[in-house]
Amino acid sequence: MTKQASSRPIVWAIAASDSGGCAGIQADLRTLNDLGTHGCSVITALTAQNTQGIQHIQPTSADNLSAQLKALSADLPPKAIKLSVIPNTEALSIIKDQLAWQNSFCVYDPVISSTSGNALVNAEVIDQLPQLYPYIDLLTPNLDEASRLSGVNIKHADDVKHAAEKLLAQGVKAVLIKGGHSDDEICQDFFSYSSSGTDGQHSFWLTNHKQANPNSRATGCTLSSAIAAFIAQGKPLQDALVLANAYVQQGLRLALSLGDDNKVGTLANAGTPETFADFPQISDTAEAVNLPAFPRCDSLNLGLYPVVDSIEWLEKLLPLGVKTIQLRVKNKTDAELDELVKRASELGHQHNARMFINDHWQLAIKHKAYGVHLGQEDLDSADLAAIREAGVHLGLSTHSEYEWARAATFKPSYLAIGAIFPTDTKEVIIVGTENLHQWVKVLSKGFPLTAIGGIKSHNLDQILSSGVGSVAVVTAITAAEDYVKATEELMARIEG
Ligand SMILES: Cc1ncc(COP(=O)(O)OP(=O)(O)O)c(N)n1
Ligand SMILES: Cc1ncsc1CCOP(=O)(O)O
Ligand SMILES: [Mg+2]
Repeated sequence: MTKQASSRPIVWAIAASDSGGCAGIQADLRTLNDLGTHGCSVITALTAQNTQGIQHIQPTSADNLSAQLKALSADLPPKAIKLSVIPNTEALSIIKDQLAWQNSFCVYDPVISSTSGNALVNAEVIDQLPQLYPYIDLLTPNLDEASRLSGVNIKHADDVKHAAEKLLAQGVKAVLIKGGHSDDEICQDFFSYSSSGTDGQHSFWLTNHKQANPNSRATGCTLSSAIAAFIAQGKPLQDALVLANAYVQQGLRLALSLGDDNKVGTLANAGTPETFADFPQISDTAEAVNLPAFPRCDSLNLGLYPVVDSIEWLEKLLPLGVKTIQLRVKNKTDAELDELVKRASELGHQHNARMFINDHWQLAIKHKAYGVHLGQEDLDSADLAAIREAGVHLGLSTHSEYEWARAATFKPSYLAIGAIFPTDTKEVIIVGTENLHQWVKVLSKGFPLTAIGGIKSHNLDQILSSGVGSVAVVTAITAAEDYVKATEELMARIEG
């Protein structure tokens, strides 16, 4: 193994060769390499094809298929597997045995026929596919495949959900139905997973603006390979789905035709996505997209952002010139909270500061606070439309690609990213500086961003070098020996 290969997580693509170099194993290996993994290939069939269609298919012999899998098992074990064309029942049986033994994450793109309409899999295989499902972590059918495999005639969003339920009931752990519900403007994928019967199923829609680019060969291969690559890099499934979706959108946006005579081309492989417009909207229902925006903050750079738990702290910090601040109080009675939020809102207006209230959005509306700050779990319970209609600004906490894509769908006034570092202030998920730097690249043109969690004077430069326009702190100020000095120093460095 080369030095370069050993530093990259290994992903196997078990798929058919496309001699035209557009889709199949060729697209898989391009994607896996582009996303920093080492792609191994297990070729299930050789196709002779070009941009017009498939002229010949030769399934790999059972001996050779087994030998490829054996060779890789011996010294190139995978972190994840991408599976697609299974040409016959012999191949199905060999692959099933391998997956049962392998126990690596497996995404299966159940390709039945090529984009040009040629059958790649025989009918017997399709009937026997459910045998494979217990070993499949994610199934990624398009609409036709989902209909065929679930038996549901898909016409509406509800049919898509029904088809997903049927496929989950057959044993796959999760399903992503592509193009699940679409009109002229948008296209939507539907994701659903079964969490072993403990808390039922969880699902969401991923929505993108429809792109007219005809050079769209290999979208399915690229998506499933990209999901496998992000999983192999250690991303949780929901984040891998969001990143892979954006990777495909980016590839489609940048896709060129093949040569001068405008033959239909294949997606571009353009690296980890960094353009916000390529990312999907994430919503619980197919309809909850393209929402109106929350009020915009007057600047993309919200500066030093102290998060404090008393009126006394607000009164100490606002006169120092702090322009963004949060009242975060827990465990108070309703009467106490009402009084605290009222006073905080007044202080915010007096000092012309952006005064955010944590959690208590009803009181923030009642007392006309500048804004509210909510966590991810609040997105399920708070009346966001009421907050927006009251003209109250909204900040949302995020810890992952899935969370910020979901939060961004509500078009909030700012996004908070954290915890960047470990902190004693609360139990947190650690995001780290690498993610912060990457996410700021994607999000900073569209939203004011603030970084939070364990940020102190000594590690501030690691935060500021990301380009984030605001830093939120608790103990860097409240536990400082001299809070005035600490606040002034932080303000100067963040806003200077
Ligand atoms: C600026 C900022 N970012 C994140 C948080 C955390 O908010 P939340 O997720 O609602 O958790 P609690 O603060 O309620 O524990 C925040 N408060 N401020
Ligand atoms: C409220 C909150 N949310 C994420 S981290 C955090 C606490 C930040 O406190 P500190 O600045 O003391 O680490
Ligand atoms: Mg909260």
